[in-house]
Amino acid sequence: MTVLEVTGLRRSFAGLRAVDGVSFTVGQGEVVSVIGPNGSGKTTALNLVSGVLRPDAGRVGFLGRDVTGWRPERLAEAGLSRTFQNGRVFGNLSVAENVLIGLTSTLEAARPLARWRNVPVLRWASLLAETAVALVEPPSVRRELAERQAEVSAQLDRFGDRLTPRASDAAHTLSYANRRRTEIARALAASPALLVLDEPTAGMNPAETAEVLEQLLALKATGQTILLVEHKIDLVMRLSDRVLVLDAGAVIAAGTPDEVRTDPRVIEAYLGKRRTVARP
Ligand SMILES: Nc1ncnc2c1ncn2[C@@H]1O[C@H](COP(=O)(O)OP(=O)(O)OP(=O)(O)O)[C@@H](O)[C@H]1O
Repeated sequence: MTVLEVTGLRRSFAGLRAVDGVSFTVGQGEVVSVIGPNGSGKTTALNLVSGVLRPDAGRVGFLGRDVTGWRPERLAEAGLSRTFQNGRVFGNLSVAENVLIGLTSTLEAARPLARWRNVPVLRWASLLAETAVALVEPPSVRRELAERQAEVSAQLDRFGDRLTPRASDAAHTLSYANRRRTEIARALAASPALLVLDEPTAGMNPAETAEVLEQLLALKATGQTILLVEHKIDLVMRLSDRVLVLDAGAVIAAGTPDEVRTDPRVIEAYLGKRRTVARP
C-alpha cells in the first residue's frame, strides 16, 4: 500500500525554485531518505509534505486522500508526524509532558467536540469546551490522562536509559541529543502511519549517531514507515530501502542505496559541489 504519494511538487521563494517538480512515493513499512547538497530543497520538500508550507503546485496524497495544503495539526491527526532539524521541545514542560503532547489527537474526554476543530466557526466551540474541561478536570479526563502515562513510558523506554530516568525533568535541562530523542518519542506517541524526520542526528557525535541509527533500525523492524532527510550518508545507506537525491530542487536520482551510491549524477552533484567549496 502507498502511504505517501507526492506528485509534481513546486515551491519558490522570491523567484528561487527551492522545490521544482518533485515526485515520489513511500510505501507501507518503507524507509525512504532524501539526500542532496546544502540548499538542494530537502527541508522545503519535507515542509511541503508535512503542511508547514503550502506548495505553489503539485499534490500530496496521504493514505489515499488528497491532503495538499492541510495544516500540520490536521495531518498529525490523520497520522503524519514529524520532527524538526533544530529539535523542537517545550523547554518548561517535563520530558513526559512533551511526549504526552504527541498523544493529544488520541484524547477523547479531554477534547470534547474535537471533530469540530476543522470547521471554521464551530472550532471556537471546540476550543472553549477543551479549555473548560482542562480547568475543571473531571474524573473522566484525569482517568484518561493517567491511562496515557503508560503509553508515554513505553515511548520513553524505546531510548533505553536515556529518557526514562529524566521523565520528570524539564526539557530545557536535557542534552541536545536527548532533546532530539524526546522529539522523536513525541512524534511516535500517536503511532503515526508516517514518521517524517528532518536530520534526526544533526549535531550529534558519532557515538550518539550510531545509537540513534540502532533505534531507527529497531523502529523499522516494527514496520514503521519513515521519510527521512539526513546528511550522514552512512546512516542513510544502512537504514533506507530507497534514496531520493535532490539537486537544485529537482530529483536527480532515485533507487536503492547501492543504485544511488554509484550513480554518476549523484557523484557529480556531491563531488562537484565539494570541489567548488574547497577552492579558496
Ligand atoms: N523561507 C524561505 N525563504 C527564502 N528562501 C528559502 C526559504 N526556505 C528555503 N529557502 C531557500 O530554498 C533553497 C532550499 O532550501 P532548503 O532548506 O529546503 O534546502 P536543504 O536541502 O534542506 O538544505 P540544508 O541541507 O542546508 O538543510 C535554499 O536556497 C534556501 O536558501
